[in-house]
Amino acid sequence: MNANKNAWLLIDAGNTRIKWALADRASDAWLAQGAALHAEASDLAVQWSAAFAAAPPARVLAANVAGAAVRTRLEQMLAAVAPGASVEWFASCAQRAGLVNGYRNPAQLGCDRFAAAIGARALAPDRPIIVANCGTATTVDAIDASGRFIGGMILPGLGLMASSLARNTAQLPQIQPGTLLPSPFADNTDDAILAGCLSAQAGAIERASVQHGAVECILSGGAASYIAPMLTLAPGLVLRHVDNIVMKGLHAIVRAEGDVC
Ligand SMILES: Nc1ncnc2c1ncn2[C@@H]1O[C@H](COP(=O)(O)OP(=O)(O)O)[C@@H](O)[C@H]1O
Ligand SMILES: CC(C)(COP(=O)(O)O)[C@@H](O)C(=O)NCCC(=O)O
Ligand SMILES: [K+]
Repeated sequence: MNANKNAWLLIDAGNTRIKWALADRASDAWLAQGAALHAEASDLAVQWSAAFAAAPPARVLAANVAGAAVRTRLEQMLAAVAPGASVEWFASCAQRAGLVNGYRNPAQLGCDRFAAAIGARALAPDRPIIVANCGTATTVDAIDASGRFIGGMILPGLGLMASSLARNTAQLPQIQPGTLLPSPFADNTDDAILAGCLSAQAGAIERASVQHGAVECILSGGAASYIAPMLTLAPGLVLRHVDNIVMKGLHAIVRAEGDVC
């Protein structure tokens, strides 16, 4: 079967889930998308077989922060469902798609953070931005109006923060995030843990936004919907909840650079 030269498979392999989107080079739209937990990664082959029924993508752009074994697994699955596709493993570098990487060692920056920053700048050009990606870890990164990734912070993500209490104490339970916002001064253990972890996440994002003088705060990641209602942002600061900011960044690269592979 001939490959579709305009279709790109974008992959964001984080430490909890592997997300993917089939993107058209010429438009913002995604033709298909999906996700799988690492333990269920074989689901991806099924999802991709369905998505590539008409034609497999000719190219793949993948951001992986989940390690070498995950990369090998994905390479094997891709060889089966998109044989011959050229695959680029996205890596942080000094400058890409108009974004300057201010990390002391640019390659040390998680490639998902660099991609997310590129995606954030594409959504809010020429503005000071905070991009908070709330996944396994929560990363809170600052981009200035000139397009420079200044730096950021890494903290345990919401789930990890809560489970570290359950793992390392005798009396605290494993909680599940609920849809009801707890009172900041909770009257029971589960809500007290949730209130503490949510406040820590929201506090880091609020503090970073003020310190950076951001006018846009972009919130993304699997835990973003729990954290968004907790945020109290300074007047004039616009909050945007954007799904899949990492893949939006990969798509921006494809659209800006064309045949990057
Ligand atoms: N159905 C779900 N499965 C797993 N994690 C979920 C789910 N819904 C929300 N989450 C939260 O989202 C986080 C994973 O988000 P994600 O952005 O995919 O992370 P990563 O990029 O690190 O893999 C989990 O740590 C958890 O807090
Ligand atoms: C900080 C991260 C663990 C976030 O990963 P995630 O929560 O998206 O799975 C990842 O971006 C990473 O491994 N970074 C390398 C170190 C750094 O960015 O400085
Ligand atoms: K993250």
